[in-house]
Amino acid sequence: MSIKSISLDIFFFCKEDEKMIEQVKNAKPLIHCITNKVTMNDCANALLAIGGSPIMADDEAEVEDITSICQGLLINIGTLNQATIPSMMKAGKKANALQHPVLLDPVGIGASQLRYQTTQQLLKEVHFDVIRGNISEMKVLMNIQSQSRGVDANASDSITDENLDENIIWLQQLSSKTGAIIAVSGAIDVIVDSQNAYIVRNGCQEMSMITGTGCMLSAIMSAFMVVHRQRLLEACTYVSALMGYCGELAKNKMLVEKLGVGSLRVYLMDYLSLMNDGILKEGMKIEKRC
Ligand SMILES: Nc1ncnc2c1ncn2[C@@H]1O[C@H](COP(=O)(O)OP(=O)(O)OP(=O)(O)O)[C@@H](O)[C@H]1O
Ligand SMILES: Cc1ncsc1CCO
Ligand SMILES: [Mg+2]
Repeated sequence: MSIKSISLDIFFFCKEDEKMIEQVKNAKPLIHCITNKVTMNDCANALLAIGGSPIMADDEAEVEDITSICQGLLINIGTLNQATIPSMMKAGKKANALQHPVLLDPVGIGASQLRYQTTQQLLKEVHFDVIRGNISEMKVLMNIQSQSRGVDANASDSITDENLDENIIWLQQLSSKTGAIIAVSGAIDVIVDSQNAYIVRNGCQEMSMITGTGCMLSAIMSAFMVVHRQRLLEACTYVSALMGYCGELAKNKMLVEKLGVGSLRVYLMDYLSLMNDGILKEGMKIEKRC
């Protein structure tokens, strides 16, 4: 089968999609985050920077209440433990019952049996609207051999222009199997449902030199998932471009100032808060696969 790519600018999306960021800022969705201890603060700040509203809560005794007052749920398994696993199950089921959208970030799913089994259980008991992770995590989800390196993707798994078509095929199968949109991050981001595929070429390698850029991407995607539920695939694609473009701008500023990755982290947050639909339109590199 031959797959062609068309470069897109925002006008190929429907008119509504031109204001995706503005609409999130107007709606200010409250997101219940059950997330890891490493990047929890970055996720809260990234959500605020883009116009969402975070609440971090993972005690089993309160997660149903918290999910009930929120509009969306993020489950990130980065530092899952015996206390938070039941919280994830409860919150996920509650969100499903309330018809709130739910996003799963299967951080390091290949690193331990606990992560793998918990994710399988979550997928059985909870419907996820979006699954966002790196390519090695997606391979483990699909039971494809992967040498994942803890929470980071393994370079040998990377999506390249040469293997893009074959990767899209199984990622779409994963989407069919789970009923979720699959958003894979890396040098090339790929966002698919069972029928369609988008590619995003924004971002820079330096983004993987600070922890949590993927976690922040998932957190921001959760806010867009709430506001743009009818255009979920496009919204996830747009967020991938948004995050990547902010990374590029942050890298440029870091280089101009001859500084290092500590500044990259700060500038990334700056650009997230300064980003709007007009600026993103100029910098996004989105292609539709057809
Ligand atoms: N080599 C690269 N070139 C361009 N962009 C990249 C590259 N590596 C990562 N990115 C970007 O960095 C962000 C995070 O992606 P990554 O795949 O590193 O997530 P992750 O492994 O889940 O991160 P973490 O778990 O540390 O939060 C995405 O926006 C992605 O596009
Ligand atoms: C480094 C790390 N370890 C568990 S979660 C996390 C954050 C990046 O996913
Ligand atoms: Mg990750």
